[in-house]
Amino acid sequence: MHGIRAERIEKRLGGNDVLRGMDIDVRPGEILSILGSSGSGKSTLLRCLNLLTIPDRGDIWIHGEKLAIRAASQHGGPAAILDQRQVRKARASVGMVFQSFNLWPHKTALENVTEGPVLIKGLRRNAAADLGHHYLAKVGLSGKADSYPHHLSGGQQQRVAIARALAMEPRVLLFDEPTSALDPELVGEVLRVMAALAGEGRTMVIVTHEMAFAREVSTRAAFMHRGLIEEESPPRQFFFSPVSSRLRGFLASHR
Ligand SMILES: Nc1ncnc2c1ncn2[C@@H]1O[C@H](COP(=O)(O)OP(=O)(O)OP(=O)(O)O)[C@@H](O)[C@H]1O
Repeated sequence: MHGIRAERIEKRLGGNDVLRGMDIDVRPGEILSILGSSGSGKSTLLRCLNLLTIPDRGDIWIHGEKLAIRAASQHGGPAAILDQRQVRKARASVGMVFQSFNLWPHKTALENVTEGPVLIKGLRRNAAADLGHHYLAKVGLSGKADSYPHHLSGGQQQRVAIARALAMEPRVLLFDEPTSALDPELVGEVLRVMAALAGEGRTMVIVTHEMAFAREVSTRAAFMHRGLIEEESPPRQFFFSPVSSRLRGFLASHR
């Protein structure tokens, strides 16, 4: 079991301090839901956790192993001199599922899932295909291995994207509003897959506006405001006895 921890993460984008010294500690097997208004920095935080975006400052540990961000950023342009092995390692060990699926349109579901294991992990095609079939079955898509994305519903495409993340056998899974782009009737099938993964004791960080899901599935919920976590607690306390008036207002407006 693996966790992820970040300390004092700062990120400035387009002249805005988007993350202002964020701390986050997701212990092995925890399901952390992150809620917050649009623009509070939720996506940027997730992207920093797997180095899709390089933080300006701060430290990140994946399963206890520290990524060398601070050392790099002290010597000038952080992105320019960051150790590329660290970046590859972070991306391989922290899987990410995006709002917009991001599947390759000209590859089948199976090819979408096996591409990472083949190209990044060097798996042979046959072994990768076995792995791909395994994870497609896990997300309920055994019969869709040869389908192209445009023949799949949004919910099915998102489940392929989840299988693709799982096939890299990551230590931590990040979800960035995974159901926001879906028609309402397709949301449930994706949430059910995510709930099943949560039940397996995986470590997951989920940015979501699905209040009922966050309340029922997370082990902890966090409320972000202007680049910081303003309140964080187990779901029962978070949703039923929020402390800050801002979180109370947010929850009232998202009922
Ligand atoms: N590449 C960028 N360049 C400039 N500004 C950016 C960039 N990416 C994000 N921002 C700004 O940073 C702020 C936080 O963005 P972010 O996407 O992290 O917020 P969010 O909480 O995920 O919002 P949402 O719920 O709308 O997705 C926003 O004001 C956004 O406009």
